[in-house]
Amino acid sequence: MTMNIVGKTSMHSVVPSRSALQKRARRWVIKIGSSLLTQDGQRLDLSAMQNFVQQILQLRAEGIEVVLVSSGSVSAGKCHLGWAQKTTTAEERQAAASVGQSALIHAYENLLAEEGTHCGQVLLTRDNFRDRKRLKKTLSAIEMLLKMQMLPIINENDAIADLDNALGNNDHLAALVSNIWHADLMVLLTDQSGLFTADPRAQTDAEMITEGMAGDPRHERMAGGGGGTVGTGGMLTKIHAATHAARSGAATLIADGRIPGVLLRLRQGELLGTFLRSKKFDRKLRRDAWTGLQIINGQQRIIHPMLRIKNEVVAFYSETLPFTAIPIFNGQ
Ligand SMILES: Nc1ncnc2c1ncn2[C@@H]1O[C@H](COP(=O)(O)OP(=O)(O)O)[C@@H](O)[C@H]1O
Ligand SMILES: N[C@@H](CCC(=O)OP(=O)(O)O)C(=O)O
Repeated sequence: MTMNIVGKTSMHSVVPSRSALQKRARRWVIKIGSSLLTQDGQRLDLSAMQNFVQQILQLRAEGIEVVLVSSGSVSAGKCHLGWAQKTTTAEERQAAASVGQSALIHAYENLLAEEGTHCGQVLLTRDNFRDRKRLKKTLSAIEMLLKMQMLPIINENDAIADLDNALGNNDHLAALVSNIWHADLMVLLTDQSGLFTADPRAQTDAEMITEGMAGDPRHERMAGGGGGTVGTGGMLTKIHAATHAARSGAATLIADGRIPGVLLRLRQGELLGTFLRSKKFDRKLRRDAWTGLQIINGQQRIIHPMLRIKNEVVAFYSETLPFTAIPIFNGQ
């Protein structure tokens, strides 16, 4: 059974249907979770990867710009090192990420080369989003790859990430990329059909939410924090990521990556998974929106978007609702 808890504004006739929004989206950030890229955490699932690659190339042929955020380095590295069942230390995880990232990108590159194209690997940490200069450099790397018709494949640089610069999960990373690149749609492919009223692993009668507003606090209460056997953040990080992505106008779709042709079906407007709308975004503000980190009252806060209003930079900060708007500095 499915549930629709979209707010009452979307019932209004002028609000475009989710199907129309899916068809209209031109900039997609697609994030693929570890569980979809490895066979039960044992080895890279090359046939699943080939399937994703072919769908992405088809989207590109239809004029959609795609940035891929791919998890899987730790999981793939653990397989390579014979550590599939092992609980790793932080240092071992770094090594697994390093070994696994090579294998992961090698697999993507081989699959893309078979189709006559290539990928460009971009490994990021929180540092890349800390200030405007580094943020612009991150964006220009992505944009140049797209201009050259290469597929940007992004992952967190887990091999060197530490407490100060780690993002911790790729749902969050996909949202930050959606913010800086101004994506229309962030697709989070995972091993469940979408967001359920409770973790369906624990509660078999949980119902799937088909549509809602990003930032709706009810979603947070439904979502569990723990990942599956190989995943990291569970559903909670996806819900938080949807809230972040919405701040720059991106809608989020959480869907089952194992559904045959899932990306192409979403592109055709099919109602698969959970669609989380972003509020109508003021395009004038969107131009100046960026994401960053600032020290506020001695505490590091994630800030996005940051908006320049009448020459003053104003930031919306807070991990949770309600967002607080504060002036940060005189923006020159
Ligand atoms: N309310 C919920 N609806 C759907 N899945 C949930 C929910 N709460 C927790 N989960 C769990 O989140 C898992 C997906 O997160 P995760 O394992 O981190 O995936 P991924 O590797 O794709 O990021 C699901 O397998 C599911 O058990
Ligand atoms: N950056 C890590 C993945 C972190 C993560 O968010 O994993 P997942 O929950 O499977 O998307 C890796 O490549 O293993």
